[in-house]
Amino acid sequence: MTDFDVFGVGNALVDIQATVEDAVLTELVLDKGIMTLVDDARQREVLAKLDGRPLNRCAGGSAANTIVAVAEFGGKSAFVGKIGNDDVGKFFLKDMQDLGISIDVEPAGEPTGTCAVLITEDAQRTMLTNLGASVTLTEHDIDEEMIKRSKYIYVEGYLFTGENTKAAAYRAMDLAQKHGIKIAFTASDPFLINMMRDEIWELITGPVDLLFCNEEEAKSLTGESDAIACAKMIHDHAENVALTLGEKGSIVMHGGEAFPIEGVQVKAIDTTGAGDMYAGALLYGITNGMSWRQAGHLASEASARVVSQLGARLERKFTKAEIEALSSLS
Ligand SMILES: Nc1ncnc2c1ncn2[C@@H]1O[C@H](COP(=O)(O)OP(=O)(O)O)[C@@H](O)[C@H]1O
Ligand SMILES: O=C(O)C[C@@H](O)[C@H](O)C(=O)COP(=O)(O)O
Repeated sequence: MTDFDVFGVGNALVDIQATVEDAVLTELVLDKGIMTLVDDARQREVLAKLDGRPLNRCAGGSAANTIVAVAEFGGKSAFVGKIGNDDVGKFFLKDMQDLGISIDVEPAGEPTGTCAVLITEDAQRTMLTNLGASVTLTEHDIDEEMIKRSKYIYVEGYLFTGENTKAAAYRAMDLAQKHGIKIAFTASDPFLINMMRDEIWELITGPVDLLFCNEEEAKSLTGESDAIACAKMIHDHAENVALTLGEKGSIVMHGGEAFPIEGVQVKAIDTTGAGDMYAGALLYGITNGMSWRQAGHLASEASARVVSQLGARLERKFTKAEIEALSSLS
């Protein structure tokens, strides 16, 4: 018997969102569409430039978004990540606890990490993350019992940007392997592939059972230019692959088969959290009796819905009837 469908390990962050023109990114010399790590001073400088614009605060963090998605579909999930002993941390914690997510963290002395998310008219999100307290996550925070009680663990690649957090990620994977628990891993961002291509390949050929990556990450990983070729090459080494292709949809690879999943047409407002939502819905599906193809369709519907609104967390949740309809697709 397991208690959790998915146990997530990641950076605990709160997003501060603003809508900006392209000129603001140019003026601030920001790389569009990716996540850049910044210190407190740089994040403050960027936020100061947004003076007068409405800023929206919402709980974020990549793996945390995924774990929230699992819970919102009705799955059972748990999370570990470090917050600070402040209002921002309490806000993050409450958001998860209200959804019944098991989270038991000792707050750190540092302020809770924040991510400034600048959304442009083309629905792209440019993220500046100040990791704050989340860097204090260590291998000692990983609870073996929680992992033992899960069907899957989900580890975000962003953890590999720090020594402590990377050790926590490895500890979680080691424990999952020890207890025969499946391991899902997200490549997180193209910059990580450039930073640690060989290490990611070691994970894919080693402990990882399910890899999530987007098109740019897959191309960078494999050196292939065609998405299907990328997916096949990764699947030669990983049991399962979910390769997302933005508005074009995704490819799910399982058991030697490729399941192309169509994208759902929506008016894109903000792509923040699209990949996170996709992963949450797919993980919910496969841990709750859906086939890989059905879970892929649920993931496509869910991520399109999150793209059609502001923020990484769904404003309009999926009803039981909607989930059942997608579960019965053949
Ligand atoms: N413009 C869009 N319209 C509809 N669905 C989208 C759109 N952008 C992304 N999605 C959905 O979100 C998933 C993840 O998006 P993608 O951009 O590939 O990942 P990431 O956000 O990790 O870069 C896609 O596979 C797709 O299902
Ligand atoms: O983890 C981060 O640095 C940013 C998160 O706070 C943000 O909510 C996020 O992960 C967005 O996800 P994505 O757009 O699916 O990459």
